[in-house]
Amino acid sequence: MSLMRKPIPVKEAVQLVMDHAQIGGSEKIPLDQAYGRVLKEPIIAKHDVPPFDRSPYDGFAIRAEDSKGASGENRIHFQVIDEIGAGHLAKRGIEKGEAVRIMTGAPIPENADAVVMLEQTIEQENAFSLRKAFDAGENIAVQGEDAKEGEVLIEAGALIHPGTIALLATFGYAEVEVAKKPVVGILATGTELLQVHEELTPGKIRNSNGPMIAAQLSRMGIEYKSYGMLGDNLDACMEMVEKALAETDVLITTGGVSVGDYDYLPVIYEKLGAKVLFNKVAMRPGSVTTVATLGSHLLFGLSGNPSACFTGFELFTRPALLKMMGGKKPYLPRMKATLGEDFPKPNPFLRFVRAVWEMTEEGPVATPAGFNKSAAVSSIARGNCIIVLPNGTRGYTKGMEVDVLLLGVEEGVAQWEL
Ligand SMILES: Nc1nc2c(c(=O)[nH]1)N[C@H]1C(S)=C(S)[C@@H](COP(=O)(O)OP(=O)(O)OC[C@H]3O[C@@H](n4cnc5c(N)ncnc54)[C@H](O)[C@@H]3O)O[C@H]1N2
Ligand code: MOO
Ligand SMILES: [Mg+2]
Repeated sequence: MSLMRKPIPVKEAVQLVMDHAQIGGSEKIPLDQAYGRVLKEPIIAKHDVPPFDRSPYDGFAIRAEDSKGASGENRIHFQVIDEIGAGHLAKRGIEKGEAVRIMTGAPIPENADAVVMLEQTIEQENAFSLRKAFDAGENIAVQGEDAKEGEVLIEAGALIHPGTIALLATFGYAEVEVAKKPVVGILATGTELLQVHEELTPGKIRNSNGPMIAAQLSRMGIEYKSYGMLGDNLDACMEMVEKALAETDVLITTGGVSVGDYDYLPVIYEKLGAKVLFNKVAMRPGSVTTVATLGSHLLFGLSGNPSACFTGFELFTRPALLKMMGGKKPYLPRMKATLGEDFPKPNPFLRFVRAVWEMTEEGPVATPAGFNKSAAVSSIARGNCIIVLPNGTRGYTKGMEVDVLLLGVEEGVAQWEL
C-alpha cells in the first residue's frame, strides 16, 4: 500500500460523501418521539386555525353598532346576558344592547362582532358601560387567520423542531411519518487507550473520542451502538468491524487511519473490499479523514487526534447522517464574523479553527479557542464554532472578516461554500 496519498479539496470530499449517503425509507412514529426527525409528509392544514372566531382578550363581546356615538360624556350601557370562559359556548346570540362576558380563547357569540377589554369598561351588576365606539371586527381573532384549511404549511424534508411539534399537535397528528434514522456504530482504536474511569498509567491516555462522537450523535438525536475500544490489533479490529457492519448502516471509527505501523484501518478497508472514497483531504485538522463504502454501508475513519476527529465528524459524518435521515439542510450554518485575534500561521490547507464567537456592538467576533493543533482537546471544549480559514501563504490578522460555521444549531443550511 502506497504511503503517498493525494489530498482532495474539502468541497469535493464532502460531495463524494453526500453522493454516497443513501436515504432510507420512512416510518410512522408517535408525536412525542418526533423531535429532531425529518418530515416525510408535508403538513397540510386539516382545518382552519383558529377553528372558530374567538376572543383575544378577557372582556365583553358586543355588537359594534351598539357602541356608536360612545364617548367620555356619553357612556353607552350594555346588559350582560351570559358569561363564557374558553371551552364554552354562549347559550344564545346577543341582541341590541346586549353583551356576553367572554374570556380569552372563548368563541365569539352569534351576532357579536367586537370585544371590549375589561379595562375599557366600568362594570355594574350584570351590566357595564364604555366610552368609545368599536368597529365591526375589532378585537376578534378571526377563524383561519393563522392557517386556512388545505394550506401547505410545512414541506416534507423539514426538520421537526418544537414549533413543528406544536403544529402537528394542532392538527391531531398523534403519529407522524418521518424518515428512518440510520443505525450508527462507534469503535475507538488504539493500544494506548484507557476507559474513562481508569487511572492513567505510563504511555496511556483515556479514550476521549468515543464519548465525544457519542455526544456529537446525541446532539443530532441519533442513538448509537458502542463497540467500545480495541488495541491496535489487526485481527481483533477486523473482527469487530465486521461484526459492527452486520449490525449498523454507518460505522464510525477513530484512530489508525494514517500511515503508521499500527494504523490498521487502511488494511481493514482493503480486506473488506470496501471502496475508499478518499483518504486524504486538503484540510487541517482532519487531513487523514478516510471515508469508505461497502454496499450501502458508510465507514467513517476519523482521525485519532481529538480536534481532527471532531472536525471530521462535523464536516463529513454529520451532513451525511442528516441526509440519510431525510434532511434537506444538512450543513452547519455559516456566518461572517470579525477575527478576534491574530492567527499568524499560514495555511497550506484549508484550516478549521475551533473558536468562540460572541455578539459585540460591532457585530459577531470569533476568537480562536486556545491551543489549536490537531491533537488539541482543550479548544474543542471551549469552542462554540469553527472558523474557516482559506489556504494561502500569509497568516490572518485580528479584525479581518472570516467565515464561521456554527455548532450545535438545530437546523442547518442547504448548501456549503467552503
Ligand atoms: N508520517 C506521517 N505521520 C502522520 C501523518 C502523516 O501524514 N504522515 N498524519 C498525521 C496526522 S495529520 C494525524 S491527524 C494523525 C492521525 O493519526 P491516526 O488517525 O492514525 O490516529 P492514531 O495514530 O491512532 O492516533 C493519533 C493520536 O490520537 C490519539 N488518539 C487516538 N485515539 C484516541 C481516542 N479515542 N481518544 C483520544 N485520543 C486518541 C493517539 O494517542 C495519538 O496521539 O497522524 C499523524 N501522523
Ligand atoms: O489529519 Mo491531521 O488532523 O491534519 O492534523
Ligand atoms: Mg496513526
